Amino acid sequence: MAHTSTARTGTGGTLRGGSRLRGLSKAYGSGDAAVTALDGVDLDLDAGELVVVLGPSGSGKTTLLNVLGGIEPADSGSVNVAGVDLTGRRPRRLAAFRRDHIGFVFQFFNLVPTLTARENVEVMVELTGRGERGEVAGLLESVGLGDRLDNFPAQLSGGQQQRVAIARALATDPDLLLADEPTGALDVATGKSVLRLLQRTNREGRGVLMVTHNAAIARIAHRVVTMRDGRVESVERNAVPADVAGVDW
Ligand SMILES: Nc1ncnc2c1ncn2[C@@H]1O[C@H](COP(=O)(O)OP(=O)(O)OP(=O)(O)O)[C@@H](O)[C@H]1O
Repeated sequence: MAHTSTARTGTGGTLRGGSRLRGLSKAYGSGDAAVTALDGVDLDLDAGELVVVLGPSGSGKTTLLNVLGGIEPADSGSVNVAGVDLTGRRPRRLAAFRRDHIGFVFQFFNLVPTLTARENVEVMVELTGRGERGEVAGLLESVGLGDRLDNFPAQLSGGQQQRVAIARALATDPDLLLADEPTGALDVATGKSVLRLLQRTNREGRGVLMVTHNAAIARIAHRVVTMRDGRVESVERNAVPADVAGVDW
């Protein structure tokens, strides 16, 4: 199901990534050892929306992101992401969904240390069959790394590594970019350069959902979701999402 947006402005392309979660629950372990990670989550993401998810440690933020991204299935509830019904999908079919619709950015970049910046992005194109090898250099240029194509991750700063990771996530042209603490390992200035890239990709029409502990970042979101004990505690809308330049922490 595609969801249209009523609130996005200034976008440069088709609005993408609209999603709907209903009654989502998930526990890890079983019996006495069971831990409830999600407990009846209802959430809509508008197409083209930038959503920030806040909440204390253990409140279910990463689990929510993992279910949205098809990394793991929910135990119950319905999951429709970027127009695809994932309800009840088995892991192999979740993999196909991830490949076709989702980009991931993680706190610690998760680059392959033995591959150069260019190769880290190319490998995604090769593994997924999406995107074009010939466009990889241009993509790295667009994140400010045109002169670092042949550097290995260890030869790059944290911010540069995260920009490689963003280029890698965008190489498959995902509908929805899911970012788990993307600035968590970076200093403020570097973190802001990463946020600028995420805001830019959102302004191109792509859905972006970012999990963070940093409440200051919430100002750039269209909507801010706060989780507690596996539930959505509140959803607030920013009337005018801030430009990254105006955010500090
Ligand atoms: N693979 C797992 N096995 C067992 N329990 C898990 C697993 N992953 C998460 N949990 C538990 O599920 C609950 C929610 O975890 P989750 O990682 O989603 O929270 P979070 O809000 O992202 O936390 P943090 O901010 O610390 O990253 C926690 O109680 C956590 O311990």
